[in-house]
Amino acid sequence: MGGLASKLSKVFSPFKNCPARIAMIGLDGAGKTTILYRFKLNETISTIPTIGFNVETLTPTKGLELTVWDMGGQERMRPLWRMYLRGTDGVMFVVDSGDRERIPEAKEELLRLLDTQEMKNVPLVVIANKQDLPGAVDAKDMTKRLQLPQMSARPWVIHSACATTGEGICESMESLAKMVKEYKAKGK
Ligand SMILES: Nc1nc2c(ncn2[C@@H]2O[C@H](COP(=O)(O)OP(=O)(O)OP(=O)(O)O)[C@@H](O)[C@H]2O)c(=O)[nH]1
Ligand SMILES: [Mg+2]
Repeated sequence: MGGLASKLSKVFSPFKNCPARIAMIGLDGAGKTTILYRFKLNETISTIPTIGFNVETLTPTKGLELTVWDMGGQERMRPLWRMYLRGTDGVMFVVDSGDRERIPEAKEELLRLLDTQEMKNVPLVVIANKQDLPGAVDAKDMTKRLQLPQMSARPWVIHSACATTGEGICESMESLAKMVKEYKAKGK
């Protein structure tokens, strides 16, 4: 935990007393809850499909309150995503890189979700998770498949990751922190 905490502490130090709200979204089974608790505990927990949401407040440094909303990705829960997006300072979109067949579905959900005036400039971090799986789509290919270059004004970045080993998770958080900082500095 020490390494992750100290890295995040550096990234978040400009955020003293500045809370940030993060929505973690993606299809069921993409690895959102695994990622959330990898952030929080720096270990791989055993998960069950999320019904509703998990919410965790992370305090990687004194004075910072980072509230992460991890929403259930099953189809029947997706209409709820939008309800929890109000006031969001950043979106983490998690995609299962090993499940090529469902990438178009993930793309549709992502585009639908972000296609509102309120979400227009909200920063986006895409996590191309499960890079350990054979035949996993890499970040470059995933960028094309999700049509990320068409995001126009929105700041976005993609990271490849493996939540079960923790690879790429800290980097994803660092990117998110930087982008959220810029977003808030602009007054949203
Ligand atoms: N191989 C592999 N499995 C992973 C990885 N990340 C998560 N998983 C597994 O994928 C399954 C689903 O993970 P969850 O974190 O529950 O997925 P979720 O996105 O929260 O799913 P919902 O709550 O249904 O939306 C679990 O069995 C995890 O252990 C990864 O990087 N590699
Ligand atoms: Mg979950």
